[in-house]
Amino acid sequence: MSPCSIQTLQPSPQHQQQRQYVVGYALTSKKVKSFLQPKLEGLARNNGISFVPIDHNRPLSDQGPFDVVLHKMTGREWRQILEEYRQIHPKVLVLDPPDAIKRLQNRQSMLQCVADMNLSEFCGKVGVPRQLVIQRDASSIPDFVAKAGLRLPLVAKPLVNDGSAKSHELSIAYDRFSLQKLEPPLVLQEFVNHGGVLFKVFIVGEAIKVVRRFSLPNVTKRDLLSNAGVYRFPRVSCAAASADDADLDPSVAGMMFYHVTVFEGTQFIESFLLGTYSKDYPKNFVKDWIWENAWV
Ligand SMILES: Nc1ncnc2c1ncn2[C@@H]1O[C@H](COP(=O)(O)OP(=O)(O)OP(=O)(O)O)[C@@H](O)[C@H]1O
Ligand SMILES: O=P(O)(O)O[C@H]1[C@H](O)[C@@H](O)[C@H](OP(=O)(O)O)[C@@H](OP(=O)(O)O)[C@H]1O
Repeated sequence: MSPCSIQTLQPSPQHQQQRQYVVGYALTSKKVKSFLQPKLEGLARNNGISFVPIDHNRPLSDQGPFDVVLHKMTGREWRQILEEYRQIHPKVLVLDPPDAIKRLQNRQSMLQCVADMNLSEFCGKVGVPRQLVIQRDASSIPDFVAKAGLRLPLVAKPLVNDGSAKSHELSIAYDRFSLQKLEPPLVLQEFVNHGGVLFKVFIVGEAIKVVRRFSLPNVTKRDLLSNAGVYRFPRVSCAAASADDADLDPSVAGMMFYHVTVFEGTQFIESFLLGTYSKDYPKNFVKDWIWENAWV
């Protein structure tokens, strides 16, 4: 070993004092691949945070000690293990405790809080698409849809949102007959034209990041006349569909400003101005646009 490398092994005084945190994680292999990337682990290590896999073959309380438990698992048995663990270890921060995220694992209940906010008066721009839950029996879907008066085309999403690849799949049914080809349990929503772009908002504590993604394009009257059947989309608006650098129609690029200001206030705007804003707009214009249009 060279003197140089010996030197680098000496922890700095600052390093010696750094509090160490252990994060026990229970993640699917899909999530480990996408989330626990070497860059994140390196960054965490430099900040005194280490990630340790939870062994499902051993009692959770025998493992650790953990400062944080990070999980993205579902199922009754796992829920029970976690709840018991929380009772015995109240000081351990369990991220996403099962009871708290229950409503997000069902696409019907997840939107209920938006509906409850009753924001339809905000120029009618904040709302939930008209939707219907189908629990079983695909052959009855056309009748249910007719009774509910839902307008085609319809977007079909799996009712359960458990983080599996399957739960992110989405279908569009253009005609009444093809509705029978869908697989319940699912949520059927009226298609809402939104300019083919989606804004994803990531919030961790004080940190906010907004990204733009290409989404499903608007459905025109012509599409309705010429399209039939069910179209399946495994992953709409995934990271590969980034529209951050795209020159978007200003009316679409500006849409976000209204929504974010209604919900999050100035902090959000600042983040938006610093981060993802339309290249077509000078910053001051964007700021003025927000002040003039958002709090009317
Ligand atoms: N009713 C709808 N009308 C038109 N487009 C829709 C509708 N619902 C969803 N989309 C589009 O489909 C995509 C995925 O919708 P989904 O409801 O699965 O979102 P999500 O669960 O928040 O996505 P993610 O799986 O990335 O977390 C988005 O791009 C969205 O714009
Ligand atoms: O690629 P972005 O835009 O970040 O979309 C994410 C979704 O918003 C998350 O819901 C996915 O996580 P889950 O599959 O655990 O729900 C997440 O799944 P992943 O962590 O397996 O990639 C992503 O698909």
